[in-house]
Amino acid sequence: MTPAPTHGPQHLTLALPKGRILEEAVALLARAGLPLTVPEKSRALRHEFPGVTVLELRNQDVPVYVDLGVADAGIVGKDVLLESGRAVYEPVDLRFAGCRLSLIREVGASGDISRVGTKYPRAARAYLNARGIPAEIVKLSGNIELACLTGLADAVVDLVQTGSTLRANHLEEVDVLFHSSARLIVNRAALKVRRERLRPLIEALRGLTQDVEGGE
Ligand SMILES: Nc1ncnc2c1ncn2[C@@H]1O[C@H](COP(=O)(O)OP(=O)(O)OP(=O)(O)O)[C@@H](O)[C@H]1O
Ligand SMILES: O=P(O)(O)OC[C@H]1O[C@H](OP(=O)(O)OP(=O)(O)O)[C@H](O)[C@@H]1O
Repeated sequence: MTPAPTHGPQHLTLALPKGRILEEAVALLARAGLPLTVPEKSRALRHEFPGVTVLELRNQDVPVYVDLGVADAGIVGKDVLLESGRAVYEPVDLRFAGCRLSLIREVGASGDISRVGTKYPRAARAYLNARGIPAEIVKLSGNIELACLTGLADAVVDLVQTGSTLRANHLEEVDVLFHSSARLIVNRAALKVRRERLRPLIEALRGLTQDVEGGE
């Protein structure tokens, strides 16, 4: 096993998710003063820039790497962060990748909900428990809406943004569990050790993303 490189307090290790968040995250971090570019299409998973290492991860692994301190900070959707259950410091709402986690059914469906398909079992369980709905939850990995269409489940809990996936599949949004956007997350110990790097980054990202008048 290659040992993890040990870096001094002036070096930052960032956890970024491959997929739709990566490009905008890198662009925002570059505007905030970090010398990053979108990692080239290669099989390399760890990318080195002056003073910064980028770890390219699956979304759901970003909170784990930050919470366990392998990464000092990361960017991830609020949906994935909540589902992870990791109590990391979340100092900035980056206000992109906006979407909502919703309960979805076939248009006009009115029967009991006894089985729910989702990539978000923790959020779905909390929602159903709060309403006293004793439904079974089936954990799925993608194209969640298909569970409704095929009868695998009589409802799904999944992300909605434009609503075009719903319209294309004769589905409707019955309820919204919560709204999500990309967040900066930070390891609490790193915030002390790498304060000189992390504090200016947090402030720069706040300056770039928060309304001048409204604050956070
Ligand atoms: N249609 C959408 N519009 C806007 N934001 C979205 C949309 N779908 C997902 N997101 C946000 O972007 C994040 C990353 O989505 P992406 O599609 O890249 O992940 P994925 O490929 O489903 O995840 P995985 O890492 O499991 O492969 C989600 O966690 C959510 O916060
Ligand atoms: O309301 P819309 O604008 O249609 O966006 C919502 C869709 O986007 C996401 O899927 P994605 O394309 O990431 O595929 P996935 O289901 O494989 O994750 C999400 O899971 C919905 O299916």
